[in-house]
Amino acid sequence: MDDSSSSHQLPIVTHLFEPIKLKKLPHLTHYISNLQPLPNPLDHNPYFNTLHLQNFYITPNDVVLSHATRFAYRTAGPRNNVYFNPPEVRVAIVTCGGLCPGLNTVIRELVVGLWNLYGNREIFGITGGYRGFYSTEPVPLNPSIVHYWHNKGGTLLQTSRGGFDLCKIVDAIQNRGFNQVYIIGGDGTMRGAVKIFNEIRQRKLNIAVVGIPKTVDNDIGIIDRSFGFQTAVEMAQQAISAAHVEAESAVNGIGLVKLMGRSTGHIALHATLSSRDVDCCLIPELDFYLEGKGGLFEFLDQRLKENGHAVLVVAEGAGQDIIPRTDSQKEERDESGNLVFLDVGVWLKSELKRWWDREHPGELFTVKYIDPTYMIRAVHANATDNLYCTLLAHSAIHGVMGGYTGFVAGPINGNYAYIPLEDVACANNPVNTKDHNWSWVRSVTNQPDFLKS
Ligand SMILES: Nc1ncnc2c1ncn2[C@@H]1O[C@H](COP(=O)(O)OP(=O)(O)O)[C@@H](O)[C@H]1O
Ligand SMILES: O=P(O)(O)OC[C@H]1O[C@](O)(COP(=O)(O)O)[C@@H](O)[C@@H]1O
Ligand SMILES: [Mg+2]
Repeated sequence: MDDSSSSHQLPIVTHLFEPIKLKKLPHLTHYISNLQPLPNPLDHNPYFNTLHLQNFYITPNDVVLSHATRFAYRTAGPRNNVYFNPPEVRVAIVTCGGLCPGLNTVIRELVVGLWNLYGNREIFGITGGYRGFYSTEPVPLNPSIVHYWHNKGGTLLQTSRGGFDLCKIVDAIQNRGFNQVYIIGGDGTMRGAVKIFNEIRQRKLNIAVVGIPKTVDNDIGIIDRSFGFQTAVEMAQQAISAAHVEAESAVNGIGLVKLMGRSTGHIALHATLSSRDVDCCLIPELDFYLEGKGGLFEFLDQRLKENGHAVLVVAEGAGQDIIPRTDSQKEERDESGNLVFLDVGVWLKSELKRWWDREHPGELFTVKYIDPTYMIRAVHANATDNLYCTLLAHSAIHGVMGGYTGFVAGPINGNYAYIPLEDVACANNPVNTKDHNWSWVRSVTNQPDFLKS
């Protein structure tokens, strides 16, 4: 072995043996001194805790390792002791932000799990997102009310953007006597949940706060993926397939599909890989250009010559830097403070037509633009996502009953774990366009790398 190769290998070996630290998880006993552990009611639950099951309870030694963060996280699941007495438990459940397949399943499983596993009876839904804490009356929930909810898209508790008023929210939680708060939402919601948790801790209240990450865009980091994402990818197939049929049936036909994905292109990417009909996938993480050598037009010109048609998938957040916009459009934000995007699909369609008329005047050319928008997320979860939602909800309940707070339940390498809310709130999950996965995309589409030489 020569010197250069050994110097290459050394850092990798060192990396493998780096010590992995356990992530500290906030617990109610950290700031409430007189809290006493109680025996877990699951000791007497013949349906869940089958007595012959060994190692039923998760111990402090059970951890899940994350390759990405190089931390160990506490394994999710029931604990030997609980820190809530079920007759004294009062639960609030809220959904915030955009829709995502599976929201109703999570709510249903929270209600059913809290009721059946631990015998909690005071369970309430907060309606219309964060603002619902201080502006509407909580709705009582029980298993018979929610029994069919997993078959419905959207959220039967309703949701909204904006309306985050920290003081009013925590006052309402305190005044209404809630001591377990389950917050289901995306990156914005999780940032709000951190603030609620910190305020509750500051006031030294015996109230546990847990986040259940929801995002159809899959833009939350640390966890493997967010619920509803797979359902959305599946729904996107119909749009791609229609675009393919339209493109194939036209002379010089282009099928253009815009898919959701505000800052990440996971839906577009996964839909592209699973469809195999896509010639080019444009995502927010990838800068692209239209004209000149190595540009989109040159590539499409070639594809049309070779194939007679092409399919283009674009994530809604792609190309936002190169779409011309007015000063006021640059500032436009939704109620939650998210930047409002211009329609990249409409812009691309008109740019494509302009290019073709200039380069191939008089020749037939068709662009069929399909924007399925809400159709990919306003559906109920598929079987895989429904199962995932159930495990998430139950993991959250076990953690809260065990006294943990300020955490998120989610899968890491397929194992359910508890992650500090704060870490999840600031971990985004961009598509890495410098890894093998992206090479795979390029090998499926043969699209350009858009690196100007
Ligand atoms: N930085 C933040 N601090 C507090 N609340 C926030 C923050 N960002 C967003 N929120 C609130 O979280 C809720 C959902 O946020 P939004 O960005 O619309 O959706 P999502 O949670 O799906 O990303 C809204 O009520 C919004 O006001
Ligand atoms: O029209 P709305 O409700 O603001 O939703 C549009 C946005 O919601 C999303 O589907 C999901 O975003 P969030 O999960 O952050 O709410 C984005 O892809 C999209 O930009
Ligand atoms: Mg968001």
